[in-house]
Amino acid sequence: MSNSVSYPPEFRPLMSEPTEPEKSTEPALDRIKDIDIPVLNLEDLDMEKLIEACKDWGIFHLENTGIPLTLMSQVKEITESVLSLPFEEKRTLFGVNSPLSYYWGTHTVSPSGKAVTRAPQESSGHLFEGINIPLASLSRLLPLSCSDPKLESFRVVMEEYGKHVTRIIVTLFEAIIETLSLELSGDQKMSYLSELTGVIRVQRYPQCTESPGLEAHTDSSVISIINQDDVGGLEFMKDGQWFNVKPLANSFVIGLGDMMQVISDEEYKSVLHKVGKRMKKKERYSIVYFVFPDKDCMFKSSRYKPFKFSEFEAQVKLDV
Ligand SMILES: O=C(O)CCC(=O)C(=O)O
Ligand SMILES: [Fe+2]
Repeated sequence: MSNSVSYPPEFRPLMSEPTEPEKSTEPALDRIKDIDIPVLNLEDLDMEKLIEACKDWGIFHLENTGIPLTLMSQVKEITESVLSLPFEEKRTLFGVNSPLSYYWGTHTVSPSGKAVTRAPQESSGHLFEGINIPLASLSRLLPLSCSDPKLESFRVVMEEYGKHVTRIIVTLFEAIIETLSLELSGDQKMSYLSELTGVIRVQRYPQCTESPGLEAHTDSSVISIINQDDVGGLEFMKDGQWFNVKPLANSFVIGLGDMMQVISDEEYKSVLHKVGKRMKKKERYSIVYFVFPDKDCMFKSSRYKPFKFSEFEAQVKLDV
């Protein structure tokens, strides 16, 4: 397979050859039910619909976000091109000396932006790889990227993308806070949505005969903004059942994270989600922006003992 060299060696025996587009006899997503999740319009937010989306679903599409379509194409293009670099090159480029980190196998979703990686053989064959991009590091990439035009484009495009997603999240978060009738000071709001701790994660799931994508989890973020490609495969749990999130062009998938559950005093719950079984269709890409609070941000709620975000983060790592 031509691009197999760009994948970790452990993946290669489990990957399938590129195939013709799938015949209708083969279910693309292994009989998980499709369901229409709410679609919110950022330009004209319907507050009632937003309440329903947060309360009953924890996951929804967001459209009309004002991101230029050209930027979306650039993000897709550069992500694909960087992830398609040879495996060893990615390890070197995004190794110990880089603010970015390359991971593969099963990662546990850790808020620090550092993924905990295990080899896929030990972990029931979850096949995916990705690069963590701490938002704060984007401007520090410059020295690294000078010698590599591809990395420089990656930095520039991701920085621009980061600005847009931050803008979108601020608007959305303010609206969610309004639905909860919470009065937050400007500082408090900003410490929930810290740009210092935000992480963009670009991920690739190989084409393979049959393998789980990413195991079921909730994100420890406040909000996650997922940009999944048209291959689909994102699934979430509602009322004890798994459902597919059908890709919707030119929109994002918004997922509520654990910290939103705390901020809202469990009025809104974080959404349990995973990437389902991959069939031998095509590679899948996703780009996720995790909004995390400041490390020192205090959480007080009637249902939890007061805690600092850094304490929660440490507990997540321990549980892992
Ligand atoms: O790849 C996706 O669509 C979702 C990834 C995800 O849930 C995560 O990285 O936390
Ligand atoms: Fe997630």
